[in-house]
Amino acid sequence: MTEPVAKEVVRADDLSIHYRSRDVRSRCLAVAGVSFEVAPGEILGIVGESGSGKSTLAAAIALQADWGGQESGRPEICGGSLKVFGTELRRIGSRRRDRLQLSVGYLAQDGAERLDARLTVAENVAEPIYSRDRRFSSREAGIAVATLIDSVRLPLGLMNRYPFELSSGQRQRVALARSLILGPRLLVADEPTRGVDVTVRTGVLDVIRELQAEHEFSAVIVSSDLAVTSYLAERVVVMSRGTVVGLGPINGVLADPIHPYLKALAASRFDTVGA
Ligand SMILES: Nc1ncnc2c1ncn2[C@@H]1O[C@H](COP(=O)(O)OP(=O)(O)OP(=O)(O)O)[C@@H](O)[C@H]1O
Repeated sequence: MTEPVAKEVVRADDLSIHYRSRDVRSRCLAVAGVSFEVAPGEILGIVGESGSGKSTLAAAIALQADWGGQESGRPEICGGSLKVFGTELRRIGSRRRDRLQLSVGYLAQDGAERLDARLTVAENVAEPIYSRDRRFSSREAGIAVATLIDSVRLPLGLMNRYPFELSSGQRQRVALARSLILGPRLLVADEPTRGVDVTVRTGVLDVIRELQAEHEFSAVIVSSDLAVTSYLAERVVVMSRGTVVGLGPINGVLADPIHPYLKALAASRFDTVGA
């Protein structure tokens, strides 16, 4: 089946997401009726206080919702619509999701910790290639991995090391390289500077900015730190308690804040990355 052609890379309309639980009463509505879109080539920031639903939204955009059977603790789209490259993700079938997954890179909040401790850096980065095609040429995979390792400004000498031998900032960049190895058309990065030392935080963001400019992918960057999102994105979605309380260019959103969280953000906006 051919995928629909969409003007927007991501389109959420009155989207609600809850976490599955056998007990219907304890289902938690994490995202409640949000609407926004991401244009081709755009970097959109999602900013909000802790527990406001950012990671849930990011996971849903990165195709992590609506699968895994009736397993508890998984996000599920329970209202409205979420489309990625024109494909509706609500109740998406596994085949379509697998196909779409090839176009969407996901750097999870705990991406650095999710690296497989038994695999080398190079094997971790190459793993998405081999889980798609076990017989993929090892030479071509090696070139692709080395190119990305270099792009995320890691020395090639680290390729044969294991994750535990790296600093947290280096591990985060390995996780970033892994999320980009299939050449996604959309990158979803949840707290890309999490665990990264203040002195190299800007470096990690510069890497994302440069790779995005080079490959022209769209991106959704999630952070509780406005300095991080505004470093990369021109437009932001501001979330509070599962809802959108601000949407648009950062200056406009913070120009005349009424919502208490927007007021707090406006007061903190001149903080620099990692300060
Ligand atoms: N696996 C889960 N099962 C049930 N509820 C969850 C689960 N994960 C998150 N939640 C709840 O969903 C809501 C949104 O959480 P989410 O992690 O999306 O927020 P966040 O804005 O990313 O927070 P943080 O910045 O602290 O990561 C919270 O109320 C949280 O308790």
